[in-house]
Amino acid sequence: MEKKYFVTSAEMKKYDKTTIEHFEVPSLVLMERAALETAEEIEKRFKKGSRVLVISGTGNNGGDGIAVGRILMQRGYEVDFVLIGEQAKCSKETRRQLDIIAKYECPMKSKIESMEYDIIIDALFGIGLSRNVEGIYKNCIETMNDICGFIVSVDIPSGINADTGEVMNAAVKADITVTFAYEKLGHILYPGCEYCGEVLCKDIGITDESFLGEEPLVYSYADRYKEQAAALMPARNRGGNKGTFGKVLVVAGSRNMSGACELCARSAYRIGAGMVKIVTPEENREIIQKNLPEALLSTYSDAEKPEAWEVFSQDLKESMKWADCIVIGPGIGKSGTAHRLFEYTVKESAKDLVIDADGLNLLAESEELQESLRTAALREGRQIIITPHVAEFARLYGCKPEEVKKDIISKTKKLADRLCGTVVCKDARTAVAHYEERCVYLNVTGNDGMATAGSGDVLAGIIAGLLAQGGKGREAALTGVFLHGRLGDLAAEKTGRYAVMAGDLTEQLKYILSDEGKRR
Ligand SMILES: NC(=O)C1=CN([C@@H]2O[C@H](COP(=O)(O)OP(=O)(O)OC[C@H]3O[C@@H](n4cnc5c(N)ncnc54)[C@H](O)[C@@H]3O)[C@@H](O)[C@H]2O)[C@@H](O)CC1
Ligand SMILES: [K+]
Repeated sequence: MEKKYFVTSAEMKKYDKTTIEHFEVPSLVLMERAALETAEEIEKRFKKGSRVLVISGTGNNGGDGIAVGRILMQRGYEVDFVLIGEQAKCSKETRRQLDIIAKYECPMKSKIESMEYDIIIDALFGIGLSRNVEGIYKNCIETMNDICGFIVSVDIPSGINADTGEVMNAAVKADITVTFAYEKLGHILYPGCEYCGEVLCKDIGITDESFLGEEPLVYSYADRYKEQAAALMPARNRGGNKGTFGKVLVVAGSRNMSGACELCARSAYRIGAGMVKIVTPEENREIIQKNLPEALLSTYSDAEKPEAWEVFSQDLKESMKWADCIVIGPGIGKSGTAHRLFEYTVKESAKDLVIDADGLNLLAESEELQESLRTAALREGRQIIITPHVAEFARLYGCKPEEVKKDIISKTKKLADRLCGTVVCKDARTAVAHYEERCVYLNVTGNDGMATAGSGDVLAGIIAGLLAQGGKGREAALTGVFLHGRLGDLAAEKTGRYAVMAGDLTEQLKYILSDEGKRR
């Protein structure tokens, strides 16, 4: 599967440096290429004679901007240059750009004098932004947003944190962003991605060779796989039977709460699992049999009473033996019975386990069960996949939800390492980390229509269905997350984002895989 990288500002600086120092490509050559690419995007959209305002800061982003303005001026555009900050503080490259435009007798102004431009080139801050934007810089950003011209941000909209996508007190709202070599995390994470407009990533001669063997931390799948969801699926054996396509045990639901187990089980079936058995309270039997007659059922009642638990736990043990993998948590609640079920599933089985929803809250409360999972993963190779949303993640990690959002990549990786499993941290951009892999996957499919009850139950079912078909924990999680987002996108294309409901995601599974996976 082809990877697409999203880099941090430190990584990008390292690749710049390697290209300049190790491969000896002069810094000004990179800057000129960046400027040419940007100027050409403007030429595609605006004719000669258009009025251009270049707003530069003192760092190299400003140097890029000045070079863009100079190229456009040489090609017949009317260009005004403004430098925000002291000339004396300019970087070496930016000073060179100032010297060059001085030779062309282009005046450099220190403030914006007109509010009428066709194009504004935002080159105030790039990936070097290191603190909140205040004073003249904040005013400048607000003025750029007020001028009713087409805003082209160079590298990243000024004011967006390139690592986290945060708005650092104020940020430019661009129409397009022309970035270089690799997209930055700030282009992808929210809210940064909403400030970029269309992101155009250009080759300026900084390539994968600049990694010198150590690839970037964060990756996704390349866009061209968007329409090829089936390529991600486990091979399907034409001579197979329901046994060979895997058995999923869904331990879910609580009294009169059958929806979660139904969504989860149906999704496991629709992704291709051969058999799905639901373990749920007796009260849910009738409705599940009516809505999902394909599911096998094992029900319990009065499980809080020792005798009833004794009988039922034997049954559960048999079901766990039968299954290839188990998913526990959707709609299970936090009752005494839920505790017991969870503990039993963790301790009495070595089958691969997907933990979701209340299962995660139960896990967060027990250091002992976390230790059991770690031991099972390390000693018996048990694959553990947990699928927390940000609030559940924060509970497990021991921090505030805002802290997770600010640092989703490294926190997801740290939790995966701590639990010796695969962690899927669900947010507008879901991150997936595995304890044995250095790199973290960041998902870009999906939309806000999926922020609806039951959507997580569908994901848990899909991942379990993939595991049951022989997927490894990490691949099952990545594939599940990618497909789940695609299902949301397909559902939203049909109904609009407002109307999407969890059941629509499962429904789309009928179509997304219709072009058949690989054959075994
Ligand atoms: N080799 C090169 O010359 C290349 C340069 N590139 C450009 O260089 C940029 C990075 O350049 P720099 O590292 O110089 O960084 P920037 O140009 O992004 O800005 C850094 C400057 O802004 C100051 N600063 C940071 N936050 C501030 C704040 N909140 N308020 C006021 N001042 C603040 C810093 O002290 C520093 O002087 C990239 O974004 C890209 O546009 C790329 O074109 C690639 C090649
Ligand atoms: K910028």
